Amino acid sequence: MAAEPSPRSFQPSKKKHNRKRTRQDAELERFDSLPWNPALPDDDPFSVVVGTNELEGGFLSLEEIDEAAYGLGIPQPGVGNRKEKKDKQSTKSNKRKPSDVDGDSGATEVEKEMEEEEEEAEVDEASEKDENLKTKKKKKKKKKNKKKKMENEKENESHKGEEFPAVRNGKNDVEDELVDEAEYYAWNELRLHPLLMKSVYRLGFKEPTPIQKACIPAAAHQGKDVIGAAETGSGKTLAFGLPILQRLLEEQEKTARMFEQKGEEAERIAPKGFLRALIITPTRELALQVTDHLKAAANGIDVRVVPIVGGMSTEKQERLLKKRPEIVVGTPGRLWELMSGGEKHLVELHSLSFFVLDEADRMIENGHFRELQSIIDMLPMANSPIEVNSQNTQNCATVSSFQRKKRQTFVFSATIALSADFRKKLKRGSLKLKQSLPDELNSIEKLSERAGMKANVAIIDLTSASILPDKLEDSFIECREEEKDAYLYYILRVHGRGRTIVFCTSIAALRHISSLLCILGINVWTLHAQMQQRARLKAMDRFRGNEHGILVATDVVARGIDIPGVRTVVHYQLPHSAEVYVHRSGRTARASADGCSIALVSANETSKFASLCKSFSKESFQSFPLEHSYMPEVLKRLSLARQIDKILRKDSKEKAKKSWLERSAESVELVMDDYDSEEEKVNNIKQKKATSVQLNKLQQELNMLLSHPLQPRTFSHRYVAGAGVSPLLQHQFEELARQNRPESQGLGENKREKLAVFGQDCVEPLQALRSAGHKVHMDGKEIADKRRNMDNLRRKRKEEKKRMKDQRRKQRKRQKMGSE
Ligand SMILES: Nc1ncnc2c1ncn2[C@@H]1O[C@H](COP(=O)(O)OP(=O)(O)OP(=O)(O)O)[C@@H](O)[C@H]1O
Repeated sequence: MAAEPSPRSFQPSKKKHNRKRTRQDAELERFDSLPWNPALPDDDPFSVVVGTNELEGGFLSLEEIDEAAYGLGIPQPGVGNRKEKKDKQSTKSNKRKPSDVDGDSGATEVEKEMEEEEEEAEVDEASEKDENLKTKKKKKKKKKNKKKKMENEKENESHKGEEFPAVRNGKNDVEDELVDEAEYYAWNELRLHPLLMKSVYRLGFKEPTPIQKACIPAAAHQGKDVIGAAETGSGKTLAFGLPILQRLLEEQEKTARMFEQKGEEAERIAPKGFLRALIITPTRELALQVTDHLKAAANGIDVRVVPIVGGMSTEKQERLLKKRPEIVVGTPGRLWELMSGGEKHLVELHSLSFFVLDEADRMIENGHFRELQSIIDMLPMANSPIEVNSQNTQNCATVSSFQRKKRQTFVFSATIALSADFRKKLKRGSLKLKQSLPDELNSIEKLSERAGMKANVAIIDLTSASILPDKLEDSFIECREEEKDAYLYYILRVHGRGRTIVFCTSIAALRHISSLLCILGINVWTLHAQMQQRARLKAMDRFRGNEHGILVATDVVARGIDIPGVRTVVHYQLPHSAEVYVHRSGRTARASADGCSIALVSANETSKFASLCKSFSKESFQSFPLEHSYMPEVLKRLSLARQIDKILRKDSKEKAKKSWLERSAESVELVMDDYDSEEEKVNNIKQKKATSVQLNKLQQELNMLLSHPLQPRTFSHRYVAGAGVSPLLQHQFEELARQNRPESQGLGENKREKLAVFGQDCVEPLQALRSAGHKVHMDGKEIADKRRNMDNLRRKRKEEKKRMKDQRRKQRKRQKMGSE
């Protein structure tokens, strides 16, 4: 493996690089020879040590960088300087899955950890059955570890002599790929460190997103705190991630320079190995994803990023922390568990330079995050007396006191602006940080202030009036509650293209639809908070791995989760708030891609939906186009599936009840008597047999239906023609005709085309919406009026009926009296 070049000041041992000299080497040497060794101004507020001139450092002011020297001068588009690269494909895959960048196998560190855990779990299971197998597996694992260790030692050997190898594990993909720097010229104005520019090339991000453009100068070059709001999928992770990496890189270089000048003494002045950035996210999956994303951006840089989340082995996470990573990304619960237990790396916070709250508005909801409050209280505050709990007391006190002043706080979310009058304050830039705080952190202002946010915070709100991404098509289907299953099945079968996430509010609903869909032969993965972490990660991985995969999930994946190729989001149940709707829908239409969201709205959810629409200042939503001729077939299948589901549920309930009884009896050492009479036993057996026969029959019937493609009732197996064909069918026909055009079979252009076989052909929901959806005015007042009118009408009819009835009764009575 070729070592990546490091900046000149690190003087890597060149002897070790005994591979062939290529054109890229010349290019990389150019990088090495760049004078990235800035003498910084005396008033630089971010030098590592205050009061000494020993360590100059901090941020480069924009004028200090000689663009030409870094090859960062804004080139004319198209006049790029081309570098050779071997494997273009890898850029694409990197872009798809940041974790791939990091390791050779594509698995993230966390996933590897999980695999290890899994291996251990397997070993445990095996031990019960076969002791030999256990020993074998252990030996295998030992061998694997030994091999790994040897490889690491080899690599370390090749890095000997590099005192501060800023570029470690030099998996230099960039040098092997074809980069047209001109294509990336939009990044130049952000003046990122050359190593970060390389990461950007590697990731294939041609230009910074608007939130990155706005945040990087403020956060990385002006050292400001930032409150950032931008639509879902707009690249907020790197908007705070790149400034963190930029500053850590700059400081590493200053330390290295100081080493050159001061030798060992430098270590005393600028101690290494402390936590520099703490990033907190509301969910485990998001923490793991942010870790992967930052690792991808930090690839080739000597910065370690470690996730600390619940549901995984605490011991293993403590081991990871022993390696003293610079960046920790975690969820509040596990972080606080370790911090309150005195975990050294997490409590020595005097060198903390960044505190980040991702999805900040989620953190303050319903007082969920008491732990967050406790974590924030652990942070050294600018005005509080210095508390030093480090061994290196004297030096850390110096660093610590300054670190507090310069710690930057970043608060990000797509929906900050939705909350109360926060948007107005953001727009006016008049967010006032209050001094006195009550106990609860129930507003972003309080949270930010408590975290030590400075008054000159940069407030960047790039959300549009609707908050929703521009390329998201929102639509809905109005239906009865019991029709939701049928419409969901219809969407997945007729439109199932690309990845789809189906959101449920309750776990019961999630279980209900996943079991129905499974019976109907649709493979889905499920994810909810009550699942074991290992199963959650597996579900996520498998969903990621299937380009037409379907994930049925609760709101645990609503926020932040970034899976490319999610084309459709279905709201099986409406969310409780507009924020959650934005985040759920934001799993599609990410990073300038398009996508669509379909809400299944039952009668009692209409006004809730109308008020949702109102929150987005959107008056019209699209009605999702339905091809009703599919419905009879859909309902037939669904009816069979429901019957099967009912039998299976009853059976599993009985089994669960029986095993519970047996377990309870066993626990109190009772022998269960069989009280059933002979007759009852025979009846039970008969009943079971009958159920099994019925189940088989239903299953066969369903299988028969499922073996044919789902087709509309009016469908002709032979000809594609006729008036009255709906846009959806028309689209499907055209697509199919195109697929079946027998160019390869040598048939002439003029030959009449007959389609003898009709396969299931899907039209993406988005295409269907664009070609046939129609806008529906969603005026909450109008809907409420309509409903009121309907209620009045119903009441009047009822009264009229009653009046008529009374009249008839009186008439009958009179007649009766008259006849008497
Ligand atoms: N400059 C860029 N150019 C192209 N793609 C980018 C760029 N920066 C980030 N991305 C990609 O955009 C996607 C979304 O990024 P990210 O997850 O950071 O969005 P987000 O704004 O945090 O979304 P959410 O609000 O849902 O959490 C990711 O796949 C990321 O790799």
